[in-house]
Amino acid sequence: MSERIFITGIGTGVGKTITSACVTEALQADYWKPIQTGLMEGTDTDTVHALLSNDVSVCHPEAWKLEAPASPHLAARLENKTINPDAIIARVESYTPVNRPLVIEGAGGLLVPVNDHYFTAELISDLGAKALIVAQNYLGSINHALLTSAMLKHLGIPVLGWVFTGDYHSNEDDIVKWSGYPKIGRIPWTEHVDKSFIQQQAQLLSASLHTLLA
Ligand SMILES: Nc1ncnc2c1ncn2[C@@H]1O[C@H](COP(=O)(O)OP(=O)(O)OP(=O)(O)O)[C@@H](O)[C@H]1O
Ligand SMILES: C[C@H](N)[C@H](N)CCCCCC(=O)O
Ligand SMILES: [Mg+2]
Repeated sequence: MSERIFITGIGTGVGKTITSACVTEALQADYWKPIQTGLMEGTDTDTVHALLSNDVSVCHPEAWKLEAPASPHLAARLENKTINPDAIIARVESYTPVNRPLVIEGAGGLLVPVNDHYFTAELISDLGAKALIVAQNYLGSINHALLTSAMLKHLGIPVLGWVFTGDYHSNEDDIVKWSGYPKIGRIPWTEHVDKSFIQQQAQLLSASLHTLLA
């Protein structure tokens, strides 16, 4: 089976979508955001699609598109709906290419609820994916990162490693040391997030991604 890479993060707004675009471009993978919450500012799928340069990657349609920029369980409740993870799991087989990876982006961080008794971490396992953790560099990121890695270990979820976002900070080295997970790379802050930036960062991440997936 082709690899499924679930892009999770130490929180929301940490750079998962930009990282998803870089990883998708680097691997000529397909991309899927099963649950999109918040539609006012566009969707992550549209963002990734606009940032890709290769003509192989397919961006698959979301299973859920919810209006409120909130946790999936709450955004669904506000529309009198309940997200059924089975409907998401049922699609993953057909969305996974035969000989290329599928990049799956989560909503927010690892313990974001999908409904009132099912969390994003469970979805990673049920989708048969390995986790790639996005950690933005900020004061406080050590705690958020190590809580995330501790929970992934506790649940026995396989982890590819860390992608850090933002300017270099020694937190990266401490997080790698204390988590035991490898650093895949770092995506620096840029004035212009455009196709050429994604292509450049994809090239920089490519070697370690291919090594870890070999
Ligand atoms: N390397 C970067 N340089 C400049 N801006 C960035 C970079 N990475 C992310 N951003 C910006 O920061 C914001 C949050 O990034 P992003 O959308 O990737 O977060 P996210 O973790 O995917 O959030 P969500 O949980 O909503 O999916 C976006 O406006 C994005 O354009
Ligand atoms: C709306 C936002 N951009 C994300 N799509 C969803 C973030 C959910 C965070 C839930 C939480 O951890 O409190
Ligand atoms: Mg995103």
